[in-house]
Amino acid sequence: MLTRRARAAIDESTLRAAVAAVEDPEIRRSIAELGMLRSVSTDRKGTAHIEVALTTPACPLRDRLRADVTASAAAVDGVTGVEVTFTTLSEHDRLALAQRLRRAQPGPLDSGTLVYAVASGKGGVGKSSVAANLAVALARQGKRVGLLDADVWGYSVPQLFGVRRSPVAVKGLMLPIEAYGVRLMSVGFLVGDGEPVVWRGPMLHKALEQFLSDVHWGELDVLLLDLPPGTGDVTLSLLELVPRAALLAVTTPQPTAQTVASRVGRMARDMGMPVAGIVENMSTVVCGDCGTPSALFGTGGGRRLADELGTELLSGIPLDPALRQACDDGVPVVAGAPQTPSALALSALATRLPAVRRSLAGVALPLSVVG
Ligand SMILES: Nc1ncnc2c1ncn2[C@@H]1O[C@H](COP(=O)(O)OP(=O)(O)OP(=O)(O)O)[C@@H](O)[C@H]1O
Repeated sequence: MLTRRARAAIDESTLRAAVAAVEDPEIRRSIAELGMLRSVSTDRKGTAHIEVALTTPACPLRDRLRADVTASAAAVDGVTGVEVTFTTLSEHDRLALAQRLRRAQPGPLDSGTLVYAVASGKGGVGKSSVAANLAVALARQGKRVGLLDADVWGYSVPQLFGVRRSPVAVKGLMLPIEAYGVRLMSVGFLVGDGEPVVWRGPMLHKALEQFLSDVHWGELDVLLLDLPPGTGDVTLSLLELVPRAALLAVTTPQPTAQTVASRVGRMARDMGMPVAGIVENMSTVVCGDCGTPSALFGTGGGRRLADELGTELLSGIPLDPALRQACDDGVPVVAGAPQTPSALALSALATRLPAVRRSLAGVALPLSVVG
């Protein structure tokens, strides 16, 4: 325990700099840069008093910010205690913040971001499970990853990541929710639990447009789009909005699934989309007793689809009870059970994913910044 006599004098500029550098966990910029650091002072006992303005009074990350600010201040010489108080940004400050973020990041599509559209011919083949776990595996490799759940009617990202809250919005600019190192956005975050989405085509198109232009994704290395199954309107809308996306098609080994999935491949070809590769899900089922793999859903669907589309079969993900359980528990299997057969295959997929970029020369990006 430090006595008052032994306590070093606090250098207030050092303290201020330490606290100023703390990042807002969602916006990933320093609280000073965001105008959130209101005041820093010390008293004679060596307690640092810090006031932080939150983006919204119900900020879900208040505790995390308190912990980060406290840790930074406590590390400064002479500080014996830290008291963090919160206020909220004024309307004027919120508007200024939203404008600054929009200027800094007009959309997720800076030239370095790789965009993959994860698609399947039909529902239930594990497209969302693959997209979610691939995103987490890429984040674990140190990549900055976004996952946009564009499966607007059958959204599953909230369940797969165990997230049950709405995103913070600052003057029309939504902040993605981060879980397991991945920045997430889903229609499911905006509608009540289990509520059906009954939007019509134009509303869906507008929603998808906003998910790209009015979400502060920050700088991303990879953006994954979890598309609805099939080649319907939402899929086409989204691919028009993100003309640079490369197709990552998910199928099962069954010939019927492969035939249906090949429609997605043809759609990609018609739209001039590059194809990053094929993922065959539920390739084998491993016997729990003897460990022998067997081909429950037949064989060869992924390989045939890859040949048909002139691309690579990147991975075969086994049917694995651990993956099913992880989906139900809301913990991606690559994070919760990384040594299971499905998690190992999904992590390997992340290392094998080719960096496919389509030249954007001559392609009009329809994204616009809403002012
Ligand atoms: N390799 C696997 N092993 C075990 N269970 C799996 C596997 N892949 C997917 N599942 C399970 O199958 C179900 C459907 O998966 P998922 O939601 O990912 O499919 P989907 O193709 O995205 O379906 P939809 O497009 O209809 O939403 C989930 O319960 C999931 O846990």
